[in-house]
Amino acid sequence: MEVKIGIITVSDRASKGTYEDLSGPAIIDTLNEYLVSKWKTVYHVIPDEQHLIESTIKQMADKERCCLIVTTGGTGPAPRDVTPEATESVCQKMLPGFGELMRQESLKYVPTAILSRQTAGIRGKSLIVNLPGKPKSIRECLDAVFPAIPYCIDLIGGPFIETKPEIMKVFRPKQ
Ligand SMILES: Nc1ncnc2c1ncn2[C@@H]1O[C@H](COP(=O)(O)OP(=O)(O)OP(=O)(O)O)[C@@H](O)[C@H]1O
Ligand SMILES: Nc1nc2c(c(=O)[nH]1)N[C@H]1C(S)=C(S)[C@@H](COP(=O)(O)O)O[C@H]1N2
Repeated sequence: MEVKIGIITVSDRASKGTYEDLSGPAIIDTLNEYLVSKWKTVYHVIPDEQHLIESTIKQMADKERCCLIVTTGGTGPAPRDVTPEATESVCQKMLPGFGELMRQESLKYVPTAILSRQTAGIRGKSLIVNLPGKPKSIRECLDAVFPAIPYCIDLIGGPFIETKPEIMKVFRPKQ
């Protein structure tokens, strides 16, 4: 089964070209370091508009059949930060442990970690995970939660994802 991963940068300024998106590419680089499995990416940079975040997630899940969709940005308390709301509204099931663990880990780096409302959930056979917008938060957060991601994708009927154990050791309870 093909491994297809969706990456969505949610940023008003990156989508306008005011600054270059560094966080989407940081997700691609991190996954390239972790993964042995061949994978394809679908990548979009969009503004902080809830309907657009929802339609992009839906397209990546339902049409592109991405087993994993990672968003970056729009998780904070500012009025235009609506990525967690968009995620929740398109998911059938939420996985609050992802946000809890990422905030706890991020607190080792920045006291403002608690300002992120980042979460995760399931839509069909896709796992959706929110990351904060800052480029350096990408690795900090993915290192914390990725060990549980391949098994989560097994459980929802997705492809078997393999990683380089010396870089990212994943956990699968004995079958
Ligand atoms: N995708 C990104 N690529 C590069 N830098 C980013 C990205 N997202 C955030 N940053 C950096 O982190 C800072 C704070 O990000 P934050 O998510 O708070 O942006 P923002 O003020 O909400 O605006 P916007 O929605 O336009 O990104 C930005 O000023 C920028 O320097
Ligand atoms: N690991 C990590 N988590 C982090 C940060 C960070 O730099 N590193 N920044 C925090 C800050 S300053 C904010 S405002 C929130 C929300 O960011 P977002 O709105 O860009 O998603 O994420 C927080 N989580």
